[in-house]
Amino acid sequence: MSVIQARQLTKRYGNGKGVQSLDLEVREGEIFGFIGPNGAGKSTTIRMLLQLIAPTSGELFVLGTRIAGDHPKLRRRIGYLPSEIRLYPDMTGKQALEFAAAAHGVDLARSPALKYAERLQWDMKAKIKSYSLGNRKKLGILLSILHEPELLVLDEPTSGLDPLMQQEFYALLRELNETRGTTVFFSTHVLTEVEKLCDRVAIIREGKLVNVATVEEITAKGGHRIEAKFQAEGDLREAYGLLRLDPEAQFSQGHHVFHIGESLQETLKLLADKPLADLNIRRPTLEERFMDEYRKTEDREGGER
Ligand SMILES: Nc1ncnc2c1ncn2[C@@H]1O[C@H](COP(=O)(O)OP(=O)(O)OP(=O)(O)O)[C@@H](O)[C@H]1O
Repeated sequence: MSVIQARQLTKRYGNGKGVQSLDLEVREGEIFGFIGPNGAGKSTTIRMLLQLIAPTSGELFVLGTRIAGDHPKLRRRIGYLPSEIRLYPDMTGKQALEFAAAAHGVDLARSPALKYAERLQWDMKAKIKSYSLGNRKKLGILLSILHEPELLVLDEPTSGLDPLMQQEFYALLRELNETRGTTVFFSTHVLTEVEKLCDRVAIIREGKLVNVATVEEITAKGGHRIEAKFQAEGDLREAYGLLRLDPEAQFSQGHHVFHIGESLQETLKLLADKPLADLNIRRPTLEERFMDEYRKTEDREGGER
């Protein structure tokens, strides 16, 4: 079943910006990453999913309901962590949780929030106005899962969390996903977190989807990245024929770095009789693929202009 389905979804703000003709499907039980640079349209898409803003055109289905107008019952089935949370400054963290639990009609003691509060080492007795950014974020995470939603929508969830807490948060998401089947849709700039967590990922840029694929597809499609250091010194790209394999091969600090598509065999043959000092062959990371994808669309669009 599709938990989110967008067809030609468009939001145009007065300045002409927003998102344009998004076709997107998130399936039940997926952890789905939504990545793109600043201003790409991630928050705009998320706000439409949450019925906070209305699309200009196109269709959007969330948990089987076609979004048109207000759907309060549907909201209860969704957990949302906005990129910036606004909270009553004079409440303690615990009071904020109790308040939200009452609004959702759930018993806080039975909800998963208190257990996770402990794991996130979150101080629930302090007043919200005294909270650090990390503590505010933790409260936001707890508020989003308190009512055990079927769909969790997170807008840049880990910004402000230190690396240890980020790991704890990833574990928490995986657990919710595995034990309760929670579908997770989250936006981020942090590509390593997408690599670690996601089944599939959509890349958005300037309001348009650039790519939707599994993390494996994105990294595998990139062929191989090769770093070679030869015994002879200096730039040997031309002399050793590396530019024939990759016209954009780079030479920096004694290392030759190039990318190949399907020609691994040919590359190994070419390197076999070159005196090597070091060789590293690996799949590109999502980050490297992501940058390639961007460059390609930029080049294409540059060419069209
Ligand atoms: N309320 C608004 N009025 C006018 N333009 C807006 C509004 N909100 C967003 N935009 C514009 O729409 C585009 C998409 O913005 P959006 O906030 O969705 O991007 P984002 O991918 O979430 O960026 P970031 O990573 O910086 O949060 C941007 O060009 C932004 O300036």
